[in-house]
Amino acid sequence: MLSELELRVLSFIKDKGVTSSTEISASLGLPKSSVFSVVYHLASEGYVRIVSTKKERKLVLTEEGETRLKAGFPEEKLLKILSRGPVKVQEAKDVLGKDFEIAMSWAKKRGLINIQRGEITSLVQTYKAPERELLEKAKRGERLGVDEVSLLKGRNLVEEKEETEIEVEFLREPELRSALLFLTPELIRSGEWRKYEFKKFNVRALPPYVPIGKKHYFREFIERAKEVMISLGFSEVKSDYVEMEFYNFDMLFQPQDHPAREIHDSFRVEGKGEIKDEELLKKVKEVHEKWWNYKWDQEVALRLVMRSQTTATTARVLSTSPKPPARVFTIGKVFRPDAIDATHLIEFHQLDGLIVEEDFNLRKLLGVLKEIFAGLGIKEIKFKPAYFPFTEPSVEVYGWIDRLGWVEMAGAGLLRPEVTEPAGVYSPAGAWGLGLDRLAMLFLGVKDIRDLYSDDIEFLRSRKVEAQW
Ligand SMILES: N[C@@H](Cc1ccccc1)C(=O)O
Repeated sequence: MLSELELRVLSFIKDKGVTSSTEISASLGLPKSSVFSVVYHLASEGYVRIVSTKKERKLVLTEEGETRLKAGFPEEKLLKILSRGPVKVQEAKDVLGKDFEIAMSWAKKRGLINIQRGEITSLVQTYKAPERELLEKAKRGERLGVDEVSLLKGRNLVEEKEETEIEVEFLREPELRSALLFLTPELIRSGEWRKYEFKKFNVRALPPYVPIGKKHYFREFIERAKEVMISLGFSEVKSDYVEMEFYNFDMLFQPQDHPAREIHDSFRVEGKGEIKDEELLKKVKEVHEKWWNYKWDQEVALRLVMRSQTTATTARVLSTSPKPPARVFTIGKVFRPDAIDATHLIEFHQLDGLIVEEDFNLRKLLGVLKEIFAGLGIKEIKFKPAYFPFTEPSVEVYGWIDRLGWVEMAGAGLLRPEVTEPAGVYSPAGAWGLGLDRLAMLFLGVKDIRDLYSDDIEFLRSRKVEAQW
């Protein structure tokens, strides 16, 4: 079957009987190269015959020729200006710019103007440059006389180029069979189907891929963790990434010479914070000096760091002396210097929680943790005694993951009175901190932690939306 373009060319050749590649190209507005390929194809299929192929020297319009044809010749422009009456030489110069000299020389040569006392007068009514028609002819591929060619060449409007020219003759009509999309009982019964070609279908072609908007998969995971906490009766709290050492460390009973406060363990930020609660500062100072036995420095406490644990948010909640019963949680980024690789980043997410209740105890805390982990999809957990400066007793929480076994997932414990009492909290309080990134990696089947933060749109689109976990 012939393409639309081939049919167009064939019908042109049919109208002409015999024609040339130049004529086809000019009349149908096709580049020569496509005319050749179409004509050769038509010939090979027997619709046309190539009568002759010759190399010919052809006139082609130069760039200047093309623009003059479109925008007008300088002398035409000059005469147009003069059509409203005589004009001063300088004025014509101003209007015509660099075209002025050419315009004047051709207008004089052709006896179109008269110059007297610095004024130009037109001697004709209207003027159309004869070059215009010649250029149009040249463009259509028509022959020009020797003088005509030299005129155009002299004005740099055309140049000669060697071109292949084919002469082609019409032979036969194209078949008017169109492709059949549907085969109906009528077509089969009448035998009509024989007249058609069948439209071919590629049954292996994939349907168009339409990406739909969806949340970043790690964000989705974090939001589900929030839902779990809210369903257990916790309220969400938040605090800033840039934190005073006071909340990140001091209030959590981490002494100022504790290695975790060294620069290698948290990112220092220039500047310092401010704490108005003198009473709180005094009590924290007392408790540090009494139990850790060193000179507590308020300036150190007011230094800024990128928070290294979301327990800093818990400390901020405590500093407001929450009345029991209180259940709060926070989910957010924390920052720790580290060498980045497939399992370590310098920023990651923690979920910290705090419960303040009159008769709270470790057993209850472990029960709550069991519920939280069940909500997150970890059915089996176990606890191991551990140490944190701010809790006593302290535990590490391990969760069971098929194929991996027991994986450490969280730290928890009852907050020490050294932490709660300076803040005016006298009821028992449980707290925990849970790393979300590793959990997310396990659930989402992510091998490289950096993929959790990927902004590669193709990768993100390839992630399945998790219906449940
Ligand atoms: N903040 C601790 C975890 C923790 C929080 C609260 C209580 C006990 C432990 C950590 O980042 O490792």
